[in-house]
Amino acid sequence: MTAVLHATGLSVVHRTRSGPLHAVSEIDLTLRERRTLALVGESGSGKSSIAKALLRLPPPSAGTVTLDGTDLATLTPRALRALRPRMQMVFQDPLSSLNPRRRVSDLVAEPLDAHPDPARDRAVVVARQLDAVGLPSDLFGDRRPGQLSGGQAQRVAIARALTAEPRVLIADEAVSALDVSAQATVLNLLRRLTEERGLASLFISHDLGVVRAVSDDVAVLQLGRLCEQGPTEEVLAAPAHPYTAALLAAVPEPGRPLGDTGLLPADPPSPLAPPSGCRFRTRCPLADARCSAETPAMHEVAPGRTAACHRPLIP
Ligand SMILES: Nc1ncnc2c1ncn2[C@@H]1O[C@H](COP(=O)(O)OP(=O)(O)OP(=O)(O)O)[C@@H](O)[C@H]1O
Repeated sequence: MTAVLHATGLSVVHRTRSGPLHAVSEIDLTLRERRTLALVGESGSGKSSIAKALLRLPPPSAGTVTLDGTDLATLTPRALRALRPRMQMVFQDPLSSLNPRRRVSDLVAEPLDAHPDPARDRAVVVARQLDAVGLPSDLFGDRRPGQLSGGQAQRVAIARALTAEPRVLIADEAVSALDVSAQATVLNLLRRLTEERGLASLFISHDLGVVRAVSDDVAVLQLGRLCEQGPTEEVLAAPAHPYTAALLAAVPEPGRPLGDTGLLPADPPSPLAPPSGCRFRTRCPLADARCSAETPAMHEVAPGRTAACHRPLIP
């Protein structure tokens, strides 16, 4: 599987009135062709900060990001602008990113209008992308965003991203605002397009249910640090990190009151003053003295699986 986007040592520090806020610390990630990596974590764990840093919007505070082997930090502003269409992002609220006055066909053509290519016929390109997301252009091309459901609007945003012929697709909470049936449609679509168009996809979510449905691999983020990575099915079947286990236990089940798991009892600590050692230790039922003294490093806990924990649940 070809590595398309590779991030090493990625860190993001936000300047705040209360001092530097370490939103993301020393993250390593690889996105591969035809694969979806899910990035999962609670609100405030740094998921969106990572997505923006990968796109250099703004650049990370430290670390390297390469796209097809090119270090993005070495590019001139012009070369970076030319490469940007290769990395597309789809957001939670499609209506906020679609101009309400434009027709669907014009919205989908936007990347081509920005970077005209005489070899690509506008109408053909638009029809192809709209077909790919299940919104035939003869039925939907003349509509405005206000005449679409939330799921249809998100599919238009995806069609527009496809027009740019991306290598990388980043979906940031892209189904969180949709109802369950629209969620299923968009998740199936993202899976299929990742395969058919050879995309390297990053799917950002706080919801392990949708992560299970869409991703091949999962990276679990806790207070700005990765704590576990591996194939989604294996990680969700038998998590190695107590934080992943707590997240899984917090997934609502029929008959169990929301939040009544007892496993994530407190809010996460402030990223302005993270705990010493393991950042999960103040909420971890297994924490011992070593967890406050030493920051656990990512290490292999099973073939193809890594975790940053002194007391992993996998022996
Ligand atoms: N521009 C900014 N300036 C200051 N702090 C920021 C900024 N953007 C994010 N943060 C802080 O960085 C941390 C990580 O935020 P981020 O939005 O990346 O997390 P997230 O996991 O995407 O959360 P959510 O799911 O709520 O969007 C949070 O503590 C947040 O308050």
